[in-house]
Amino acid sequence: MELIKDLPDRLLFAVPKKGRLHTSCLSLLEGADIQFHRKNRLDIALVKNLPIALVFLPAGDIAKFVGEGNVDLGITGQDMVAEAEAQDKVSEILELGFGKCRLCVQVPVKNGAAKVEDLVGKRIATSFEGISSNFFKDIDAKAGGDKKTELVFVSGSVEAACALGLADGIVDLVESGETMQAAGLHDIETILSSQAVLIASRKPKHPELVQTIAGRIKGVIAAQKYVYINYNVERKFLKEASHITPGRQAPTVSPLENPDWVAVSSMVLKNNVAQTMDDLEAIGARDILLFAIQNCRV
Ligand SMILES: Nc1ncnc2c1ncn2[C@@H]1O[C@H](COP(=O)(O)OP(=O)(O)OP(=O)(O)O)[C@@H](O)[C@H]1O
Ligand SMILES: O=P(O)(O)OC[C@H]1O[C@H](OP(=O)(O)OP(=O)(O)O)[C@H](O)[C@@H]1O
Repeated sequence: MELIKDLPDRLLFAVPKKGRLHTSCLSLLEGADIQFHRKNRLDIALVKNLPIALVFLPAGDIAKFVGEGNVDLGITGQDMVAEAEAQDKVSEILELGFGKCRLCVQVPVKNGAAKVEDLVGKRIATSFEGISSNFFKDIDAKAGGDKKTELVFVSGSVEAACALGLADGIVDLVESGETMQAAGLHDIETILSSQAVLIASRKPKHPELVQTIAGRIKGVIAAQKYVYINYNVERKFLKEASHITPGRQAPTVSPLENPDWVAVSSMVLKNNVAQTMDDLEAIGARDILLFAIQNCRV
């Protein structure tokens, strides 16, 4: 980290050095045209085309570095921001749409607790010590007695804890549920839902550059979320068509040689596009064309 002291003119941007968020972060950087070359095993990479240095850190440490103002920008999970108790110290600029998961209380399917209240006074294994401790403090207090739920810290493979006799339940992340099911567990409560986020320091050293990077990343995310649709429709159905494809501001309507018809183009949400095309066909729209958006600013 000596190198950081030699980089006062560059904005520092922390990205997960490995794990679940790493690859998606690299695609996002590529989409935002942040060009860098990372030397083997070096955790700092200078960006060639912007005054930025990327710092590759464990996802779990990024919220702390951004919150303390050591780096201006970072990408990590909302779960990690909560675990670092950094919600008030960082600005969440943008949800990135990947790394979606839930932090859940899980117990053995066979003879496990039916609800979280039944875990009061028992042992819970987790790597989310802060969040779990706050959660079970509340549950213990509501139970009213003097029994305290015991937290056992484990750094990984948390799902093995119950089978190994270390704990009666666990708190860990669930996405597809495969890991949980394979370990003979099921979830009885969701503590929080999470996804990857772009976060910024509350007092960035390079505020203008923070805006530039945030704008670029917003563009990449919007481009992934939307597609561009173009179609012809009878002018008398323009109101219905505008209702189906309202666009972000309004649809673009262009005249055609045939005065009874217009051409319409608009950005539409990708995840609903088949329904949108069905609805357009139903009002007689023709020549419906769909285009991928490579990048955009919205
Ligand atoms: N199964 C999953 N599906 C989606 N997102 C996940 C999943 N597991 C973790 N994440 C997200 O990715 C973040 C980093 O998780 P990961 O397990 O990669 O962390 P890590 O402990 O730093 O990496 P490693 O396990 O390689 O040491 C989590 O905080 C969470 O936001
Ligand atoms: O519901 P699923 O889709 O099965 O995902 C959940 C698993 O993913 C994460 O671990 P990861 O695989 O990243 O490994 P780790 O235990 O080393 O963190 C998490 O800790 C769970 O174990």
